[in-house]
Amino acid sequence: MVDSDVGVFTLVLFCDLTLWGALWSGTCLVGVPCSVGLAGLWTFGLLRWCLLYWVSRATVASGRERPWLQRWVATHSLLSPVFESVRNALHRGVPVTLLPGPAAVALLTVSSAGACLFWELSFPEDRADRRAAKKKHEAKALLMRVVRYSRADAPHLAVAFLFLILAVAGETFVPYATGNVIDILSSQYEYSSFLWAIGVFGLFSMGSSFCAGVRGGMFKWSLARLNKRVCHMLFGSLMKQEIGFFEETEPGHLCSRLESDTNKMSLSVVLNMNALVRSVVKTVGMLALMLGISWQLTLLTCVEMPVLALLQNAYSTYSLTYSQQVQDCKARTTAAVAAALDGVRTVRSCSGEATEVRRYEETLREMRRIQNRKGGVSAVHLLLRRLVTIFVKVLMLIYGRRLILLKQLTGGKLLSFVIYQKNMLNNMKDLVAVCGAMLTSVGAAAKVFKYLDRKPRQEEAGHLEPVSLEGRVDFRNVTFSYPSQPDKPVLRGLTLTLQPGKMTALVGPSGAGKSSCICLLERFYEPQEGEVLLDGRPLHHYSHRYLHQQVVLVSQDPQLFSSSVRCNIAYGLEECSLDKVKEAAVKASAHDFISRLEHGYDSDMGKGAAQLAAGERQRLAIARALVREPRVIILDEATRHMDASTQQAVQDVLSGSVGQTVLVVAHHLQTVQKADHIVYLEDGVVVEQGTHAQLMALRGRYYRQRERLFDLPVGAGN
Ligand SMILES: Nc1ncnc2c1ncn2[C@@H]1O[C@H](COP(=O)(O)OP(=O)(O)OP(=O)(O)O)[C@@H](O)[C@H]1O
Repeated sequence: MVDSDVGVFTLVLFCDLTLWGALWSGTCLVGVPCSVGLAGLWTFGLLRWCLLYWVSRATVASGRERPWLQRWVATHSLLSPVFESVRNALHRGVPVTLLPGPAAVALLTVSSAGACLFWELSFPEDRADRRAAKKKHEAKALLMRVVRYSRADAPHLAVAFLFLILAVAGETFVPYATGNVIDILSSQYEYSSFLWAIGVFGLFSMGSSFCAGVRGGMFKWSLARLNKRVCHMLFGSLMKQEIGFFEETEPGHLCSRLESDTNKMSLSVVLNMNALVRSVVKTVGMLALMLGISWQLTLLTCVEMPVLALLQNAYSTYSLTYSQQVQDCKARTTAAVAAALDGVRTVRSCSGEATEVRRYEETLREMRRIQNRKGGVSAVHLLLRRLVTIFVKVLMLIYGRRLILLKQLTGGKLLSFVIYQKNMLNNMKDLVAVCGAMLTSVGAAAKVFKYLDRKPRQEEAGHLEPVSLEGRVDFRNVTFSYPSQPDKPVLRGLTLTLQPGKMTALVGPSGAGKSSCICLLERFYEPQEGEVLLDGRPLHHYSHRYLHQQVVLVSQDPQLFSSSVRCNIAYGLEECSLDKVKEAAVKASAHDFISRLEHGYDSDMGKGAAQLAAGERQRLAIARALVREPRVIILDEATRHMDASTQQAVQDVLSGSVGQTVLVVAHHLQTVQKADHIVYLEDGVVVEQGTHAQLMALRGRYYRQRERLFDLPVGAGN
């Protein structure tokens, strides 16, 4: 029993050569005619296949499947019948020999081994490696999924593929037509045959160019459509994710998925399929024409391919690794740049410019290092490829000259063959490159699908949309920790109630958990224990749109988007008249400054509304909240940047709103004093609660901490 791959291969080959040797010497000695016809040759080939198959199964150690061996046995046994059948189809009446001579046997053996080697290297077998098998299976599934997404473009793709095949067929025939023209010129010149040959040449050249143009256009069109669909789906899926997801994932990383990976994924179907079909059609067509010109030269070409495939395979492995490294490095660079540009104010105020430039330079340096290494490997690969190609070309020309002397070939046909041979090699290279590119783009597709399939780690919103809402909020025994720090609870068994129509103020030292309460009420996160109820129903029972129309948050640094003032106020509402927008702006004391802007409510805010003062941005955010006519308003330091009189006016509007529940987090004693109820939090638990007067009378934590809480001189606020 043999166990190594080389041992098994040698054993089976040895058996085959022994069989051939015995039969060949037998026929030579006895003189039995070996011209048997195609049927005889095929029968012999099939019998040989069965015998070698049995040998390969019987002599090797059991328990190890070797699919490559079975593929080689089949190729090796049937190569001769296939070759003779093709030769017979091209040149009728050629005698079919049962047992080829030693030179032909050597050539056939090398060709079958070379072809199998090429196959195994291009499409490697998962040698009983379960993980690799699983990966391959997943890659196939991913590719099929990308293909499924292209279904909507099927008519465009069908037209594109039709023109592709026509273009390739025309292109393949051009060297043959060139050879014909040269033969006419070098033999007895006849004007009519020359004109005919030139006409055929021109027709195929122009026809294939036209078809190639149509094909290119259709593929680009399909690519753009698919890309748009995928980007749209991915962005939609990202927008549904819970807030914790955006804290865990860098924005630069997500932008890279949206920009570059979606594009690569679309390319995997459109351009790679294009290249694949093109290479396959071209290879088959050229092989048929090359065999028609000279089967000996074709076999010689077959020897070159596995060597080049071997080189290409080694190169692809390195290249893939370096490409991945470059991609990761690019993502890091983008993230670094985005962070620096987003936080440019912080960078400036901390004079961190030099640090940012240094950080950026480091990532650029790393990128250059990887690209240098990639360039080195590419140069060595190119050199080796060229050497092999030159060596085989010299052999081919020497042998071609011999065939011309034997009158088996013309000069024009040799030229056609040389052109085909070069194209064939390029084709093979393309084929291997396409397989590599497909795997890369499948990698990109995997990243895109990871986010596309991600289910938000949050209870799905319900459909509850009651016509009227009282506005009562209950935190019932809530325990909560942030996803990034699951072992550090920031709220611990917290219970509190926001009475409908009343203003409640949350106070407490920094880090007490005030903003965390707001996050839970906005459903940015889910509590691990307990629940938050709105009118006695858990928040997730309400529909997403309804909840965020009824419970609105105005934060200290509100986010404004680069669109008009009107759109910013009506943001998220499907229909909202200008009158309603203005009414809300008036209530928020924003109307005056908006009217002074050049285009009033149609003025564009630009990125982050940088031209507005912080207080003006807050007033716009308050208008955005008021236009929704919510039942619960959350003000998280929402009036901090306003001057005292505006602050007063806005707070009067907010606290005077009929029936609205208001939750305030503020560091202004005046604001807190006005609240109907004050809740004092410390370390995520309610320590004291009551009105300002009650808490002052209690002389507890609220009383003792008020200087720290409200930045007051000692004795003030009594
Ligand atoms: N996104 C987050 N991920 C992890 N931990 C967080 C996050 N946000 C806040 N924390 C932590 O949770 C705790 C409570 O923070 P929270 O912002 O709720 O306090 P706060 O009372 O609002 O403080 P401040 O008055 O300073 O805003 C703090 O220890 C804080 O570090």
